[in-house]
Amino acid sequence: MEIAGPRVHFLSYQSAEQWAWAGAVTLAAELRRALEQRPRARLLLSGGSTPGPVYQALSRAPLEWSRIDVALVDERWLRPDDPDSNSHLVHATLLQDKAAAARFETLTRTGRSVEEAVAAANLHANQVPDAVVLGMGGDGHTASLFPGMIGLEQALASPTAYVAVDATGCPGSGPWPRRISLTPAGLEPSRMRLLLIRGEDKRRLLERAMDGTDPLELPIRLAFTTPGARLRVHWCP
Ligand SMILES: O=C(O)[C@H](O)[C@@H](O)[C@H](O)[C@H](O)COP(=O)(O)O
Repeated sequence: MEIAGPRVHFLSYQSAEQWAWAGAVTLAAELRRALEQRPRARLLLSGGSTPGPVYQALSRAPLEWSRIDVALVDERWLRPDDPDSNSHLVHATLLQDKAAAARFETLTRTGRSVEEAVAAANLHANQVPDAVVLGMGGDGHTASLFPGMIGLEQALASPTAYVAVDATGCPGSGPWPRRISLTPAGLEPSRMRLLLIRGEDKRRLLERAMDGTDPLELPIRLAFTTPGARLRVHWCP
């Protein structure tokens, strides 16, 4: 099924295998296009439990990975090798096989303060992303922008690409309330946006989100209300 709207292109896949393959093919095509036009390509990735199979499939794509910079949409304030960090997920799934040659930027580094980490992320963000992969939590969060979070309004309005957030009190942040997150300002310039979701609940939640526009209520809305590329959604049961 395909639901096309001016801001969202929703593509539904029958199986998890097709969904993972389609996500990888879409990202590989975008990266290949970027490498044809520029010396380096840039890919921003989300964490969570959903995107791993897409990253695994993408790791086998025959691309000139040594010219690709891989960085994160958001990170939990953990050591980069912590098994619960998004950095760990990207290492374990994408940075294998052919993609092991990519250059990876962690958001956190041992001995670095949050302020230093955010400043470094904002410096790297001067390089425009070719593709941003987003996820959506069951509470409607995306990146590390959680509904009801203190400072959400400021994060949504931030002129910088990355901010530090404290989502204490937001159940969706799990045991990791302190995080660094991409902002709408960081998403806006990306040449492509891909939202990877699975399951009926998330499909219904996205439909509800698409009925409104206020990202303070459902931050996922920033994925299609922020000016720039149209949001492409890949869904499977
Ligand atoms: O660090 C994180 O928590 C993620 O980057 C986050 O934004 C993720 O994309 C959603 O929480 C969806 O996560 P699930 O795929 O686990 O539902």
